[in-house]
Amino acid sequence: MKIGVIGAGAWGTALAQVAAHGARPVRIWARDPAVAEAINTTHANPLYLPNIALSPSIEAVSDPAAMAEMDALLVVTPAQAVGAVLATMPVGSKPLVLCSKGIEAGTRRLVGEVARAIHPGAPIAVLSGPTFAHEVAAGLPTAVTLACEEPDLRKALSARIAAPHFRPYATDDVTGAEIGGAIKNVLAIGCGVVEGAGLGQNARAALIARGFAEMTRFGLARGGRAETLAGLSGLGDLVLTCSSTASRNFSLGVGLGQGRSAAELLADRRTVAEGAFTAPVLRQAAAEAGVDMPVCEAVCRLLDGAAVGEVIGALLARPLKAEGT
Ligand SMILES: NC(=O)c1ccc[n+]([C@@H]2O[C@H](COP(=O)([O-])OP(=O)(O)OC[C@H]3O[C@@H](n4cnc5c(N)ncnc54)[C@H](O)[C@@H]3O)[C@@H](O)[C@H]2O)c1
Ligand SMILES: O=P(O)(O)OC[C@H](O)CO
Repeated sequence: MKIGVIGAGAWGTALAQVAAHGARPVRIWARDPAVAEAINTTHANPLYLPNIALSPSIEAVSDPAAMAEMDALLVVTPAQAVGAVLATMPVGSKPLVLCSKGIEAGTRRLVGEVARAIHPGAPIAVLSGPTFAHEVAAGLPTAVTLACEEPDLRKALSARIAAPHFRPYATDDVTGAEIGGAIKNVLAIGCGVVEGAGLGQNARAALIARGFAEMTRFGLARGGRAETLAGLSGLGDLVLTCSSTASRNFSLGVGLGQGRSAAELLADRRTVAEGAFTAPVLRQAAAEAGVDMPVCEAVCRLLDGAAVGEVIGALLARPLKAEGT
């Protein structure tokens, strides 16, 4: 199976490195020709994945037509760009493995739903889990969820993507796998705020647990399964992203907690902090589904510029309730 990777940011490049394990050929599409040039000539992507020597069997291109020869495509652009990028790609009936984490603004569609609408003939899979790109690219042990409804394709993709340090766990719950990855980014911003404002470790653990309850409520309402939400793509990724300044979402939250504005913090970045885009869409989607998500709502308010003390105070002052609700 010839693997193509769409998107040459940190995660696309790390996944290309995994797929190139054993010197297998992999083709990666970069929007920026300079990134493609760097990968081909220096076997490195200094802009998005510095200090990692890439396999020479990774070939970079910047013409979408060059992806036509691939057997399966990993989609790894920022979530808000998936629709526009996929519309330019020669997909046909090639499987699309969605690796981006988010919900599309305006339509409130998960990335898999965006892909299905543009390429209805392409089977869909989702790869998601606790995966800092620089660790995966450095060959550190990592496990992910690989979701696909078609058993034969699920098996084939798992076998092709697995490597000695990279272990996929299979499921047919595509929706559940997508929702965990999208929502954990919003919750990670909240945990970063707790860190930045010096609110303590107890508060961070409480936010992870109550945030997981929100993720589960929303995931079940959208048709995901509880076991998936409690797995690598849900709870696993939530714990990782809510615990480390290596997370772009967590570090955005740290800045907010220190009193800086979202606009100022986002203007400083080349790389994507998906939670900032997902939060307002999630707020709308939760209202539409009738799901109560007070922690995610608090993150929206903080991104909109509300004061940390006021937002945390309001969260704590809500009427007392039973834990399972
Ligand atoms: N970095 C990680 O550790 C990691 C791990 C798992 C999943 N993800 C997810 O993968 C996706 C990509 O993240 P990343 O870390 O590779 O991002 P990144 O910020 O490192 O790189 C983004 C890439 O997308 C390109 N890009 C930006 N805007 C674009 C547009 N409008 N159209 C086309 N291309 C565009 C950039 O040129 C760049 O190549 C995100 O949804 C992220 O949540 C990231
Ligand atoms: O740096 P972040 O916050 O985008 O997180 C990266 C990955 O999604 C972690 O699994």
